[in-house]
Amino acid sequence: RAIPLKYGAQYTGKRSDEAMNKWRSNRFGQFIHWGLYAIPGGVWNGKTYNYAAEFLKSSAHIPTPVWDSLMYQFNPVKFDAKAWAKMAKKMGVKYMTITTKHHEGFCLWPSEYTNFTVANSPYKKDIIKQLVEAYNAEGIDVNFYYSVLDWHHPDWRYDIKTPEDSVAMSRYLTFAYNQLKELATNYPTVKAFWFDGTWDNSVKLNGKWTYEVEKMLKEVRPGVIVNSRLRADDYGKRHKDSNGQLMGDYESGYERRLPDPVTDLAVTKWDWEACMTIPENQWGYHKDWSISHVKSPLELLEMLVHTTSMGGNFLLNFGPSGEGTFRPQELNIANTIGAWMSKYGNVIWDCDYAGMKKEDWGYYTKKKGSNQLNMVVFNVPVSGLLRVNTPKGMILEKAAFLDSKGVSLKVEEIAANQYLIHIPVKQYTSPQVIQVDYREGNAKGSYEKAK
Ligand SMILES: C[C@@H]1N[C@@H](c2cn(-c3ccccc3)nn2)[C@H](O)[C@@H]1O
Repeated sequence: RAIPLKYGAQYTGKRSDEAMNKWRSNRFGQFIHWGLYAIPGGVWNGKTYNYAAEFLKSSAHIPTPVWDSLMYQFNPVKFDAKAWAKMAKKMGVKYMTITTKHHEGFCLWPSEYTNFTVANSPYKKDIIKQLVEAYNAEGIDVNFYYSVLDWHHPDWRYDIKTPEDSVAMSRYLTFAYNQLKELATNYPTVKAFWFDGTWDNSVKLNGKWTYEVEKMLKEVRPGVIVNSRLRADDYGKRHKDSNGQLMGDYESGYERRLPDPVTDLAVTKWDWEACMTIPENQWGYHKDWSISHVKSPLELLEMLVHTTSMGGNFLLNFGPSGEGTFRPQELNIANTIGAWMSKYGNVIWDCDYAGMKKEDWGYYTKKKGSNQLNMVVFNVPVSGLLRVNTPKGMILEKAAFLDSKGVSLKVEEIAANQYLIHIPVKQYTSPQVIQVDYREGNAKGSYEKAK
């Protein structure tokens, strides 16, 4: 029996309206974390702090007034929104999510509700406006990240322990509501809101406010998409309500990790997105990337394919410096993934979970509404034989490398719904894409007849 809820999930199942279909078909996005934290870049008073650079204020125990004075140093003289958008276009992303305000509370747009914004920095100009225009001009959708947690605002509370806490926090939530309405109103092409910083008790106790924010955003900007991180229900349950129903329009719990392709197949039933850092754990710019593993282009490309194969979106993070530049590793990743996407992007964009059993050689993706099955091969077996187990009634007809001018590969049916695809055993330096044509139907495969 369902628990009656006022602030639980507002609908069940995947949205199928045009805005959500576009969000889903985008598949690959660029996350950008930019703020005052990019200026110190994880280093304070000559000491390097290894934790996430956007957390330096807490890692180095910096008093709020000291941190906030970084605003007077914010002047990214090398910032070029058009250049960023061109790099993103070449990388093959179809959307970009920008931190309008991270936990530090500094706003990249000239909000009328606070002075802690770019307008009062030496840079002065509206960064959000420039990014929205430049990325939209490249045909890339723009989404807004917004942190409810706010280290700057005097009324923010982590918990509600006294009546004073309650009064202050409701003042803060009114401020945040107004900022969100301002963003949704003043940047009309925004497609989605990415909420973060909503895990504290002070927010969990305000499920009604989270419901009202979602409602307001969808009234101001019909079709806009809201992630599951915003919502808390009547009992403070987050992401999924007290009846286990997903709140918001897609699940956004995968941060620096991906669902397992065998044990976490449930995610294929709803929309979801994973966000990923290039270093182990740096969202904002850190001066020293030698302190952790830095993921290679091919590592990240595999994560993109893995995500698409399970019906999710992959949001890859970039952390520009205080001057507004990306580092060589970030540029290399954009170019390398972009080169692959220019040849094979059609096995990512507008593709989804194929409903096939995960195999060792790599991942399947399937173009929405087609009989075209894509195999993206990362692990070539020494046998050169790629095992394919098909659902009942799916009969493979043809297989060919996508870039080989249609040279067919041998498809061997070895048992009912079991095939081997033969590929040359040689050194491959990037994932190989095989396109498989199949037919549905009750027609028995040749093996079945022989029995
Ligand atoms: C999307 C990412 N979410 C922010 C974050 C992560 N965390 C966090 C804090 C403690 C444990 C695990 C995660 N707190 N804030 C990161 O700063 C980045 O914005």
